[in-house]
Amino acid sequence: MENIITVEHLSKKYNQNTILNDINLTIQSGQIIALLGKNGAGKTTLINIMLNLISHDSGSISIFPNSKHPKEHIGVMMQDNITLTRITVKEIIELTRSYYKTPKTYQKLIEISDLKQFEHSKMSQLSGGQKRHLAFSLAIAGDPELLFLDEPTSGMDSKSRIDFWQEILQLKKQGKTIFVTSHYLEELENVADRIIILKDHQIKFDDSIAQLRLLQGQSLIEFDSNILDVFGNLTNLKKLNHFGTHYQLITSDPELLMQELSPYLKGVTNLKVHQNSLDSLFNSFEEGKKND
Ligand SMILES: Nc1ncnc2c1ncn2[C@@H]1O[C@H](COP(=O)(O)OP(=O)(O)OP(=O)(O)O)[C@@H](O)[C@H]1O
Repeated sequence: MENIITVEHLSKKYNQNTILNDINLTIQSGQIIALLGKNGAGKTTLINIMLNLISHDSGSISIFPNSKHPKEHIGVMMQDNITLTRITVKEIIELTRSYYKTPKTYQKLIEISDLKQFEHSKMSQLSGGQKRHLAFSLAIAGDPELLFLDEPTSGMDSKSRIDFWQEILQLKKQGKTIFVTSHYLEELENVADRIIILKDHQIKFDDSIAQLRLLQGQSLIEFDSNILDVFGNLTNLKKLNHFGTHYQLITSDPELLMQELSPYLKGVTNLKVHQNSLDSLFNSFEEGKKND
């Protein structure tokens, strides 16, 4: 599959402070990629460099290498809301549409922004959450192949967030690529195909949540049963707690352990599998802890 983004040996300093040091990254189409990192880790800086909005000190970035006009394939929703105040919602959507050869229709964009009743309102009259909705519809106005979303749901209420991620999953189904940063890790947990963690100026993890769980996590499988003496044969079991007929099995790979347990599950009741959340995996990764 073609790489739509290739970043090689990218480094960036502000004054004498290293922000990014030897970043290497390739991105193929059709995935949702979540870029994680603590406040100030360099996520926005990396996105801004990829978008050619700020300079870098060394290394190279290539985006849509086979296209003469790579910018036409990119939509962007940055962290800061749009600052225009006097222009109306309708005007800014129409203005943004006019930049593209084959934009989405006005009707579609106003529907996605959920601002039909505010279409003649000035930007200054919108709430923070409404501005985020509008920023999203402007980002997809040109029907881009690649979307950069920096903290897209900050300021959105919970219903809006759910609708927003549904829309993102629809875009992924259409083969679009989404590169997103967010501190709401519970939102990313069910949608991200790939997690990239920026830490100490470098990419310290780049793989799926399942792999992060294997590396970092532990999951708990618990049930009630009268089965005895099968646990010594389970290769994916890290630890066993046993209270009467109640069993707690700790594992880094719950799927494999469930497969191993499957011959014995007939005699089992109250089976529950608890997986570590992305939030706790990320926090323990940041702290350099492994849950062995
Ligand atoms: N124009 C600038 N001049 C000097 N330092 C800057 C500038 N822009 C960003 N920085 C610094 O670069 C570092 C990375 O900032 P960046 O905004 O990329 O982090 P981030 O990971 O996006 O953070 P957050 O999660 O808080 O949005 C921070 O320490 C920030 O203070």
